[in-house]
This record gives sequence, C-alpha cells and structure tokens, in this order.
Amino acid sequence: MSAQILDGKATAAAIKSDLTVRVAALKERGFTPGLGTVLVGDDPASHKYVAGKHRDCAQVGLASIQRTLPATATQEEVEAVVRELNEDPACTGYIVQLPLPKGIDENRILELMDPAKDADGLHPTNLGRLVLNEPAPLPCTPNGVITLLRAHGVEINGAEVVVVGRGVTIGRPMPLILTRRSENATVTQCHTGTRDLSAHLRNADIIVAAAGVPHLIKPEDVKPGAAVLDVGVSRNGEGKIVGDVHPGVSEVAGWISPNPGGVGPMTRAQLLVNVVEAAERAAAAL
Ligand SMILES: Nc1nc(=O)c2c([nH]1)NC[C@@H]1CN(c3ccc(C(=O)N[C@@H](CCC(=O)O)C(=O)O)cc3)C=[N+]21
Repeated sequence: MSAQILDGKATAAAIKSDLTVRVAALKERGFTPGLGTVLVGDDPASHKYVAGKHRDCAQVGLASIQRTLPATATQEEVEAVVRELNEDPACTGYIVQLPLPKGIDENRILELMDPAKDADGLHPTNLGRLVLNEPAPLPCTPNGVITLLRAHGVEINGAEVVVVGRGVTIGRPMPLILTRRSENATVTQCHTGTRDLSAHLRNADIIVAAAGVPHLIKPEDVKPGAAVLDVGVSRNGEGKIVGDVHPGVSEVAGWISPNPGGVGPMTRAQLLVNVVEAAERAAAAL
C-alpha cells in the first residue's frame, strides 16, 4: 500500500482561486494590493523562488513590486530599500528573501520592516504575537503545513507530532502553531542535538521534516499510517530537489507530501493569503 498524497499543488491552486475573488472585490473598492520582494545577491534558487512569487501575484491579480540588489550591497543599502517599502502605499506587504548575503545582519533587516507589512510572518513583533496568542500574519511554511493537513482531513487534534529542525522559518514557529488550542497537537521538537531521533519518529502520527538533511527520515523510522511532510530542500549535483524524506517512506506512511509539489506551493499560497488579509484589514480601516 502506498501513501496518499498531500497534494500541495492542487491545494494551493484552490487557495489562489479563492484569493482571486477577494482581490477582485478589493479592486472594485479602489484598493489594489501589492506584494513586494527584496532580493539581494545572485543565488539562482532565490531568483527562481522570487520569480515564482511574482508569477503567483499576476495569477491572483496582485500588483508586484520587485527590488533587486547586487551581492555587494551594503547593510545601509538594504535598509534603505526596506524603509522605502515601509513608506510605499502601493506595497501592502513584502518579504525580504532569505538568506541574505554574508555580512548583512538579517535580524536587523527583519526588525526594520513594518510589522503590518510583514508578508512572511517573521518580524519579531509578529512572532511575539504568535507566542502571545494574538492575531498576526503567520509564518508561511508552517501555516502551509497546517492548511495542507486540514485540506486532506488529517487529524491534528490530539496528534503526536514530531518536528525535525529548529530553523527560524519552520522549525521554531511550527510547534507554536501546532500547540494552539485550535490545533491542539502534542509536539516534540527534534534537532541535530537529539540523542535518539528514530525513537521519537517511531511514535509520531505526523512528522514535519525540516532539517535540510537529504533522506534523513527512513522507512523503518515511520509509524505505519503516519502523515509525513517533507519540507527539506537540498539540491543534488544536477540541481534537482532532494527532500528530507527517503522515497521508501511512501510504502509505510498513510500520507506523504511530495517534494516538489507539496509544502513548497503551499508556502507561496500562504504568502499571498498574508498579503490579501493585510489588504483587507487596511481597506476595512478606511
Ligand atoms: N523571506 C523568505 N521567505 C520565504 O518563504 C523563503 C525564503 N525567504 N527563502 C527561501 C525559502 C524557500 N522557499 C520556497 C518556497 C516555495 C518553493 C516552491 O514552490 N517549490 C516548488 C518547486 C520549485 C523548484 O522546482 O525549484 C515545489 O516545491 O513544488 C520552494 C521554496 C521560500 N523561502
């Protein structure tokens, strides 16, 4: 028996078609939301991701604002672009594509963003609001994981979830979302310092693999029927994506997110959701 697919592509398409209607309604009221991106340097993967985000914008009717800086840009130059987008009324929300080149202080850049325009949900104020159970834009990848599970009817309430990884974009915020009363999961967070990862994995109803270690999650470590989300993006010699989940896992798991085609498209869809929601809040305040 092969695992059922957590189809991120299809789920993201459904979210985008809902957003298209909401964006049209905003435009009718004279309000065109816009997503900004700040891209520094020439990492090919980052360029590809950012291009994808602008394609998504065009699809749902959002305006897009692109700011590209060379790898040699200084801290001051990046900060100037952030200040400009904070002030720009056409920019409803924006992201600073991570990672930034060495020598740029990433946290200082994030802190400088207007939290009301934080489309990634990674501003310290918004992460703080998440801790405090206050409404805030949610980090896109963890929120995409939740939406993907819900769209396929995977039970989160009461589930034992193992999150592997402790990065800022997924590993750290994911347990905060999973343990809200609305999700009500029990979470174990594992990382490179975990003594016996297999022991934790074998107990999990849901595994969120976000370590960035190719094929870290092996079939023998997965409980039969578990839902396994592959968030890892490593590249092999040919530039092809290699996930954190070993292909053999699909023979054991009940649900698996393909990679590509799983969590990646959901991340992009949630980014659009954050922008449209920010625009709806701004329009309601008019
Ligand atoms: N400020 C910031 N926000 C981010 O959200 C952010 C970031 N920085 N830095 C890099 C990571 C990575 N990330 C991806 C998003 C979508 C896909 C995606 O759609 N992937 C496609 C395949 C794309 C391909 O083939 O390369 C898929 O999984 O089907 C992948 C990766 C967002 N990130």
